[in-house]
Amino acid sequence: MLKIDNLRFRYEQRPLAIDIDELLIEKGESIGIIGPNGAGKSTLLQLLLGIQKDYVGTITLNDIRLDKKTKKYFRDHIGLVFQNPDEQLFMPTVYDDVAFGLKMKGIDQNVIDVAVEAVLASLGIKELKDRASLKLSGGEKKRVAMASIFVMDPDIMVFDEPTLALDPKSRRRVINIINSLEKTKLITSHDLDMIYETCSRVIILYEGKIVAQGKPHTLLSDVELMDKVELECPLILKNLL
Ligand SMILES: Nc1ncnc2c1ncn2[C@@H]1O[C@H](COP(=O)(O)OP(=O)(O)OP(=O)(O)O)[C@@H](O)[C@H]1O
Repeated sequence: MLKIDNLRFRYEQRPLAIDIDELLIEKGESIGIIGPNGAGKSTLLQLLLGIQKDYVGTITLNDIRLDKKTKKYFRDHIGLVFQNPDEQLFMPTVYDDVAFGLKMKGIDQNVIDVAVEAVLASLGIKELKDRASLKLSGGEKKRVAMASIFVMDPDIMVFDEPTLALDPKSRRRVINIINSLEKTKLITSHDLDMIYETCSRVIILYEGKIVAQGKPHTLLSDVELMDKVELECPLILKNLL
């Protein structure tokens, strides 16, 4: 579904931020992209969405190669839930934020109303519909930001640090939402317990390169590997080791 070949990217004169020979993501996979600070996770997501240009190599989605002309296709098919919901929510109310993308597509108002109601209900935030998005709690904002992307029904859902700064209950809710979503998913996070619970495959990025990939249990319980890439085994596995 999504394919990366010989992808190299650097910021100005800096060393390569992304240096990936090959990455294949199949439909329906849930991929955790992990690595220490500065490993290249955010840069990789930006490349997939056509936000960063001037790279070498190819990125293809459903056999369509990313370039200037196909950038819109990528943005239509890949939905990114930002790390910081304040960067995603900008309309006066929750309804307006969630309806925004569909309105831009010129969808009929009645259809939009039904879709917004349905997505808010599925995320358990129906009662927030008329509230001001930016006056919600962090956990509520996160779910509204998710709603604004889910309503567009993209093929691939990308979550950048979905559990960052959430209390245990909100974090659990987000994990359940991610797990109930039957989509191809890419998730970057330092919350490796969440990655363990939500992903079918984990990719470790280190200095821009994929240094390991495999089943979450195998990779995340490998103490030596985790130490080498400056990460720690998730608590849930540490307790089992
Ligand atoms: N706008 C920028 N200009 C120059 N260098 C940048 C820029 N953004 C990131 N970098 C550098 O690119 C490398 C990869 O950064 P990136 O933000 O992709 O890492 P990350 O894995 O997402 O890190 P974190 O876990 O801290 O969010 C780092 O060396 C970083 O310093």
